[in-house]
Amino acid sequence: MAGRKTEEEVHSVSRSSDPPGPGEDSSSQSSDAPYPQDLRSVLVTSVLNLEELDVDLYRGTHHWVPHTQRLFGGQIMGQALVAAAKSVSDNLYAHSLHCYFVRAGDPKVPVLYQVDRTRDGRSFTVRSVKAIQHGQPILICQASFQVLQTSPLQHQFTMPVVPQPEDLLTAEELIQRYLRYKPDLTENAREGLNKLLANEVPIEIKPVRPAHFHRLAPAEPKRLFWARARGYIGEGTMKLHCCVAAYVSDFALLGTVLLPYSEYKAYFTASLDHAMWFHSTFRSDEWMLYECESPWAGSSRGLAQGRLWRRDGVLAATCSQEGVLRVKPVTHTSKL
Ligand SMILES: CCCCCC/C=C\CCCCCCCC(=O)SCCNC(=O)CCNC(=O)[C@H](O)C(C)(C)COP(=O)(O)OP(=O)(O)OC[C@H]1O[C@@H](n2cnc3c(N)ncnc32)[C@H](O)[C@@H]1OP(=O)(O)O
Repeated sequence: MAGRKTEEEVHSVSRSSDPPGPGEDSSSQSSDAPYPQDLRSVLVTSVLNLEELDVDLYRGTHHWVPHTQRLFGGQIMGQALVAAAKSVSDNLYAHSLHCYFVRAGDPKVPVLYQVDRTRDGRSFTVRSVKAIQHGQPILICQASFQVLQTSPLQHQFTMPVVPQPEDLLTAEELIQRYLRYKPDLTENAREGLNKLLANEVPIEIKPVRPAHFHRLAPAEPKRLFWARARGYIGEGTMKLHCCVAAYVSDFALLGTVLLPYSEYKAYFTASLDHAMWFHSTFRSDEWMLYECESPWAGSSRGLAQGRLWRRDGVLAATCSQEGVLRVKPVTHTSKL
């Protein structure tokens, strides 16, 4: 444990690209943002832009759906946090959420989000959100918000030293290379990878160690990615960046469990629950290092934990997720 930070460093870093605080004007803070403002992320224009149907009742639609044809857990969590955040005042910051994915989400219909105002306190405010499809919950989520408070108790781990994102290839580039240099891939595998490339995943990923990305050999269940939203998020408050981070955090976490088992392939994986704690301000459209590790697997389940680091070494968020993973041995089919 190391890296003592001042309260000021952890909560309000004075870079011009920082998201504005609640109620602040955001129009002047994007001069050195990585994306021009007119390239707004689909996460802001569509996915996290919920339609208000009634008091504390919202409707969310889908953008990217994984090959499993069940709704992406990160999307449901991000939308649930948007719904919760709409019912709390501007001076409150999201500090944690706890979710259970109780049913598979159906990509053919929208999702309704029903917010229960569980408690409003002096420091902390709690909301419960139910995501509903076909009259039944698919996700139950508790989100907690806090007013900004200072404390002499402050510490964080130290961010791992890794190559910078500018020196690494994107997941798409790695997949393209893999397709080029692996002519013996089965048609099925080739088709699956091409589908992944064709889908417009609204986040960008740069694996720090590409060998881990491809799972070619057994490895320790630890991996690192640079990740950010694709497109400009800048406008809006810190709450919006937390919703985007919730979306991003579900993308690559559970796969970490599979790293020691390259001789098995998963035929069913799904996140069962996901918890997240937000520690400091950050911009979800700037590169953040996602440090993922899995301390345990057993009983067809695996536990994965993640830390999202701001590029300047500030710990932005911590996640924990358990998922169900059903696997079968990889069969090497000869093309002869
Ligand atoms: C270009 C960039 C590329 C980058 C590279 C990355 C690549 C891809 C990234 C994709 C990442 C996306 C994935 C991220 C994770 C997710 O989003 S997962 C989605 C969110 N989570 C969920 O949807 C889970 C929702 N919850 C559930 O579905 C249920 O709670 C549950 C299925 C987990 C509960 O299971 P259970 O109680 O067993 O329910 P049942 O309805 O009874 O059974 C469901 C099916 O499982 C089969 N089954 C049950 N038990 C067993 C068993 N012991 N063995 C084998 N099979 C079992 C059961 O038969 C059902 O099967 P069918 O549906 O009938 O086929």
